[in-house]
Amino acid sequence: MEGLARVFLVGGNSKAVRFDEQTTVERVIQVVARGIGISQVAVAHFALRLVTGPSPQTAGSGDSLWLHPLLRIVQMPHIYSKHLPIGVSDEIKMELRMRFMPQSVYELQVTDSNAFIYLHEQVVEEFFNHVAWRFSVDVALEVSALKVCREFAEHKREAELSDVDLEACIQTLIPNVLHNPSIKHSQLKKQFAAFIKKFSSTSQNESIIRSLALLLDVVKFDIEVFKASLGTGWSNPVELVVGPHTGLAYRLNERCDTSRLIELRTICDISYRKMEKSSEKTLIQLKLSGGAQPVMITLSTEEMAHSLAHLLDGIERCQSLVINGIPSSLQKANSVQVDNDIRIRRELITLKDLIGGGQFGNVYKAIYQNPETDEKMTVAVKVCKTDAEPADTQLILQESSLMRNFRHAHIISLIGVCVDSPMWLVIELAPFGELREYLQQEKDWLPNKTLILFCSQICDSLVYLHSTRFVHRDIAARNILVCSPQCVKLADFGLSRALDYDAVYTASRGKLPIKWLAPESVNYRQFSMASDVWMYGVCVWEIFSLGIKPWIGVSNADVIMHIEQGARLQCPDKCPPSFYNFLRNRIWAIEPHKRPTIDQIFGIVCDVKRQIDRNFENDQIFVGKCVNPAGVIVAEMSSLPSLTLYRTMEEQKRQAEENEKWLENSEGEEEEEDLQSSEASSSVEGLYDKTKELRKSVDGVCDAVTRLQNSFNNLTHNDDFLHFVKDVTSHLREMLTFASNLSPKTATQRTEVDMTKTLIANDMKQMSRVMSKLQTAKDESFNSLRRDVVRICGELAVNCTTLHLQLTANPSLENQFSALLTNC
Ligand SMILES: Nc1ncnc2c1ncn2[C@@H]1O[C@H](COP(=O)(O)OP(=O)(O)OP(=O)(O)O)[C@@H](O)[C@H]1O
Repeated sequence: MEGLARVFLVGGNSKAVRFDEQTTVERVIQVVARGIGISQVAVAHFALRLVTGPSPQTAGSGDSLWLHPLLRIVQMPHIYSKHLPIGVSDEIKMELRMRFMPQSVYELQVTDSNAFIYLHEQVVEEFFNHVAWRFSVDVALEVSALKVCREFAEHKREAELSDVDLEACIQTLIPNVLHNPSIKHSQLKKQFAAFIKKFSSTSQNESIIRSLALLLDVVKFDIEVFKASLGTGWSNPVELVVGPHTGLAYRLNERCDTSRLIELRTICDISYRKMEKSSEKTLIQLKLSGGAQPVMITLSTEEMAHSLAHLLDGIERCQSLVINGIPSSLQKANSVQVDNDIRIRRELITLKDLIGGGQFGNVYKAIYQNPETDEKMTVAVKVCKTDAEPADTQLILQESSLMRNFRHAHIISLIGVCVDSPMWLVIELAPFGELREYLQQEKDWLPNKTLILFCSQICDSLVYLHSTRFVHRDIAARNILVCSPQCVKLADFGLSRALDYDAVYTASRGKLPIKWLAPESVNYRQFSMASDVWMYGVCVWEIFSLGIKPWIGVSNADVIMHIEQGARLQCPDKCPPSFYNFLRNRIWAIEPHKRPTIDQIFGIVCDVKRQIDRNFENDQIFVGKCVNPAGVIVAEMSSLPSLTLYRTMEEQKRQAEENEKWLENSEGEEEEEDLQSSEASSSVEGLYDKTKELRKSVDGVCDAVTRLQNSFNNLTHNDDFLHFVKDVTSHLREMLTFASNLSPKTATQRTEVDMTKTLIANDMKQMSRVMSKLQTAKDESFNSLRRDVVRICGELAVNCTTLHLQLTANPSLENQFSALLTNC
């Protein structure tokens, strides 16, 4: 049997796809997505949903009928008969949507611009169809203006942008705004015109990024929310929140904080079944790796359960695509989707000498003959091992697609890729090899002028990288290559990630170069531009130490302890003392937000370089103040003062020992750890007392919050209000001390505990911000700020209760949730 399926794209266009008995949903997605220029790797983010009416609709996730990738199209009329109008089997209608969101939209922009643009159009469409009129008029106007300017630039119309009929634009894009009686029409038009003027020369990419950033806040397109109940039955109703960053999380309602339930990568099986014949309620069971108890969730309908399972499975598959390897379809086809402009024919390359071997294969010197100019050039070729794991192939591919986008005098450039197995990465040759070896070999003659030149070149490359929102995550002399005695270049992008400016990337697995890492990267596996800055400092230290490795003779386990106690690498003999002090006091500041930005550092390094070039003696060299305004790097999550509250010396030691283990263990190891550790064998009574103390202190926080909530109204005298708030914070302080006495038993628990601690730290930070605003608040904002304080205290109580559950005994998950919910 053959038939025709119609797939609607964002923007209303559609594609017809012929199907036979065997055609699956997955196949249709592939055909349509590839047809609109989406690469095979990005296809994994897409899904199809059934159109149940005469025209495509963009309903909320709960109501959508998402189609299982292995479902055959011919089965659909039968399975979905009750949703489809009669006679619809002649032509099945579906919509192609990006459902499984990427970790970072900026990374998507770099790796697949078509998929990135598709996502943007989808989000904008959703916004205009369903959300725009409910939200701030400013956002609606700004997004509309960006859209108008983009379309205007795209079509290169003859007319002037100023001639655009503003009224008509507003009518078409946000008609509901016009019916809002509280908004003055003339004011609206004026504001819209101002936005049009502002964005008239904004580039397409910038415009898309700006509009996505605005919409992320409003549409929250990176998460989906499901009404559900934890456990079997409907006794613990919550909102489940699912997304690539949140994992599977829950909250009591939209105003409450979200707590992570599980990380998606720990799910090894998803199944669901209707609970009773007479009811629509459906129970979903998630089996977890490491023998952890399965998680049970009840949903109100089978479709909802299917939708949740589809989402969890899809996001997990996308993430394992990056972490674990390429999908099976890709493994079979021995050519990987790579843009044609970087493909190189293998016969144009002649391999010569072996330069060295890396994790993924050998690197050779080679000759590449440019087919257009016939010119021959010496290059380096990274040959991917033939028996390489798909994960390795994927990492190399990832590295190549990142390198392709970087064009900088001090970043090794990618020339091309031979994609058939074994994959070859053709890169610019650095004839003098790795910087660390070079420094060691040439140490007898290398002057300070050259050392500071290298420091400035690396800094320059990082300024560029950070300006494109990338963090390198592995800055070290071993990853810098020497192209000439006067030129070094940054290489090895295997660990790089695209980040939003303020974002912190949390690495989930893999070996880490502990001695180069910032404390937050070691302790919490957080990477940001600020952690790159710390690593740059270590790399500068390596340069002035002429290739000596940092912390030689100190175990990985002790390094972090020394750093947290205030120790730092010693001043190398060749380093100007003032410059070393800058490293020590600023670049190696424990708190990420206190470190200077890479641009600020660049200013300082250039200044020091000028002085060295003018033959100033080391002790005459002066390091000025950072000139740029501080901080694009605000690593909110790693506000260490509050986090260090939890980290007693013993715990630091334990953590450090585990860091040692990370380095020794291979990737992808199972999370479950030996419960027979020294901690587990500590006195049961002692543990019981600690648990009791914690329980009491959490109750103390909850009671204090209840007193605050009960006593508060707009007329509460401020002295009374402050008294109740102080009561909450002092109980909180006590609770934190008790919490630091207890350590999680398994890696999974530790992740959850860390998350909750971070949430508490954030709550505390928010609270102190609001309290300080309150001191100078005027009448109108005074009570709204006080209400914010009460709200934050409520969230703190929920998070403290969660922390208590995570840190104490390990009853079944269900009991934990019911206890949690009763407590709240
Ligand atoms: N473009 C290049 N020019 C000259 N030598 C290079 C070049 N790229 C890599 N090398 C050298 O080849 C060797 C292997 O490099 P490769 O990048 O594969 O591995 P690595 O840096 O040791 O570690 P990893 O496998 O983790 O990336 C290293 O000695 C490196 O210095």
